[in-house]
Amino acid sequence: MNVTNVTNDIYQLSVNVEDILFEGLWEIPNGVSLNSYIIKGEKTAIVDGVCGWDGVPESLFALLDKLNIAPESIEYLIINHMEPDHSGWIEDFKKINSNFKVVCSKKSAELLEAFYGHTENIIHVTDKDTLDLGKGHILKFVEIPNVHWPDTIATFDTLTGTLFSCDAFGSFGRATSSNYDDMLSKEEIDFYEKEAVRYYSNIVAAFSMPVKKAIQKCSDLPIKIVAPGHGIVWRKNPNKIIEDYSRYASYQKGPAQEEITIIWGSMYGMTEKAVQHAIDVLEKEKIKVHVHRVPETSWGTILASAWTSTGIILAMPTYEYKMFPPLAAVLEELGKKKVQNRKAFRFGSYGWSGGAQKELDEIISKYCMNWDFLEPVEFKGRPEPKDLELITEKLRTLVGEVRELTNE
Ligand SMILES: Cc1cc2nc3c(=O)[nH]c(=O)nc-3n(C[C@H](O)[C@H](O)[C@H](O)COP(=O)(O)O)c2cc1C
Repeated sequence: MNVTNVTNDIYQLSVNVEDILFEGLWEIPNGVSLNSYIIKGEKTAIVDGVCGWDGVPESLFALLDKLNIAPESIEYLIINHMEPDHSGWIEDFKKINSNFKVVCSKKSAELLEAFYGHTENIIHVTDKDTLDLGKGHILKFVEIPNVHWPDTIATFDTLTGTLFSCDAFGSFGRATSSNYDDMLSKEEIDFYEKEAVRYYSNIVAAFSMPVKKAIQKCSDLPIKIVAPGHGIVWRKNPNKIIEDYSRYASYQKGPAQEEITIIWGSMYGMTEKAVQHAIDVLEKEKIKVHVHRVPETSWGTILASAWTSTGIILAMPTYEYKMFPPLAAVLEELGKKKVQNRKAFRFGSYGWSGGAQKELDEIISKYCMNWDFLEPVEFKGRPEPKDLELITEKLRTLVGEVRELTNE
C-alpha cells in the first residue's frame, strides 16, 4: 500500500489490484489502484476505503502511525458510494475503531445495511450539507447519482479545492508513489489517458448522461485538485481529466474520433481473407484503425476502441443461420453500453443460406444503436476479386464519412 501526501493535511492510501478481472468481468492488463484519502483537520475523516487492504488491523495501524494518526481519532468515514471495491473494508475498519460515524447519501445507507448490516451512527448528506473538520477543512457534498452507482456523492474540501470524485474521473492502471500528474512524464500521462478510456468505456460508459450532469454540477466548484477513487490525482491540471471525461461522454452518441475499429471473427479463413484485404485498404487510406479478432480479444479492449471510433466494421460469417456467436455477444455488449450513431459496414462469408445479417439488424434495433450501415457485402465461400473490389469501394466511402463527421 502506498501512502502519499496530496496537499495540506490530505493523504492518499492506495492499493494496486492486479491478476483479477475487475467487477469479475473486465480484463485489467495494467492493474488498477483503489484510492482512499485521509483529511486531517482538528477532526479526521477517511474518504472511501481500500478494499485491497489485507484485512489485518495491524497493517492499517502501521500506516496510520506513519501519519501520526491514532485510529480511534478517525471520527468520520465518508462513503462516496457503496460499491464494495471501496466500502468492502468497513467490517475490518471496525476492528481498529468502533466509534466512528459514517457520512453518506441516504441511498448509500440503505445499501450499507443490505451489504454489511451496518446501521449505526450514520449521517445522511445531500447537496445542501457541509461537514466542518476544523482547521478550515469544511467539506461540501455533491450528489452525482449514477456515476456509477445510484447512491454516489462527491466530497469537496473547500479549503484546498480538492474534489474526492469517487469513480468519476478515474482510470485503470496501477499506482506508484508518483501517483500525481505533476510527477509524471508526458508518456506516463498518455499511458493513464489510455487507461482512462478503458476505464470509462468499461465501467462508466453506460452512465454517460449522469456523467455529463455531474460535470455540469461540479463546474460551480473552484476545483484545484481532482482526487478519484481509481487512478492518478490531478493536481497540476485538474481540468484535463474533467475535459477528457466530458469528451468521452460525448462519444456515446458520436461522433467520436477519426478512427475505425474492425471487429472480426472467422472459422475457416474465408472472412479472414477479406479482413486482410480491408486492413491493407485502410492502411493506404492512412486512417487510424484498431483490429480485434473475437473471441480472442476481450470485451474490455474492444469496447475501449469502439468507444473512441466513429467508424465500425463488423466482419463475420454466418453460423447456424445467425452471426458468428462471439461477434453477436460483443455487439450486444456494445448495445448495452449504448455505443450509438456509428458509421458502419459489415461483410462476411456464408455457405448456403446466410442469416448473419438478420441477427445483426435485430441487435442494432433492439438496443436502439442507430448505426448508419453501408450496404453489406456477403460472399459465398471465399471472397472473389469482385467482392474485394466492392469491399474496397465501401471502405473508401466509410473513411470519407468518418472524416467528414470528425472534421466538422
Ligand atoms: C458450424 C457451422 C455452421 C454454419 N451455419 C451456416 C448457416 O446457417 N448458413 C450458411 O449459409 N452457412 C453456414 N455455415 C457455413 C459458413 O458460413 C461458411 O463455411 C463460411 O465460409 C465460413 O466463413 P469463415 O471461414 O470466415 O468462418 C456454417 C458453418 C459452420 C462450420
